Amino acid sequence: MIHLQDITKVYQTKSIETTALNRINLQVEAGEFLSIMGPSGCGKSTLLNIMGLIDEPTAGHIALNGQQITAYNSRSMARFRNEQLGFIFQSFHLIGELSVLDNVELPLIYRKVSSKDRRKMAEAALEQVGLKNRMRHFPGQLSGGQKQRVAIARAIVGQPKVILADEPTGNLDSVMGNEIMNILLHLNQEQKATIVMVTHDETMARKTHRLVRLFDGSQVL
Ligand SMILES: Nc1ncnc2c1ncn2[C@@H]1O[C@H](COP(=O)(O)OP(=O)(O)OP(=O)(O)O)[C@@H](O)[C@H]1O
Repeated sequence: MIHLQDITKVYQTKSIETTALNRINLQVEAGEFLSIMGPSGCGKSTLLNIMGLIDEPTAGHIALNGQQITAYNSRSMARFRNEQLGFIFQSFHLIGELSVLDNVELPLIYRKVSSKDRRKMAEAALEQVGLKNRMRHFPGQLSGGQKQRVAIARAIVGQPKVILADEPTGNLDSVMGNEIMNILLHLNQEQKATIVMVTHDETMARKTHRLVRLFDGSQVL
């Protein structure tokens, strides 16, 4: 499903060069729930962003779903990202000026889905995370856990093959964190979503199929 081969990422600023990732080889199978752990600055977010085609590697190859992505131009990459990947971030990244329903519909607008279908799909996604009754609310009127559930609805509304989650429970207390984790486990078990999650929480990581540890940009074997 996701095949990373010799992925290296070097950030070059005026004064220093940082090797954020050093020849990472990683394969994520379809239907797998993988977690990535490691100390601050070890390259977790960089790795997730490269998998999500948000960031480009300095060297190496990425294949998603059997397609070599590294050869894509930026337009094809954006399209692939929109159709095949769903993102969840620690700080939710919802748009405060839009209602819950409009936030969830957003990825479908880029995909040119009709407004009637958008509405139907967004309501179904919100139903799945137990928030259909809040669809007219605005993000500012929701708790942290509810905001993250909206973000999950937005990530799954287009039925992506892969969900990439960067510390999805990082800003939540343990009760809300568990709630979010249960939704992710359900998506993986019942809907066969492939999930890659960055986390600092060992308890959450232990609930997933496999744990990959990074240290200083390299995979700990
Ligand atoms: N845009 C950038 N420019 C320069 N260096 C960067 C940039 N983004 C990340 N880095 C560096 O790359 C390394 C890896 O960063 P990354 O954000 O992937 O770590 P992380 O493991 O996700 O950390 P955290 O757990 O603190 O979020 C760090 O040393 C960081 O300073």
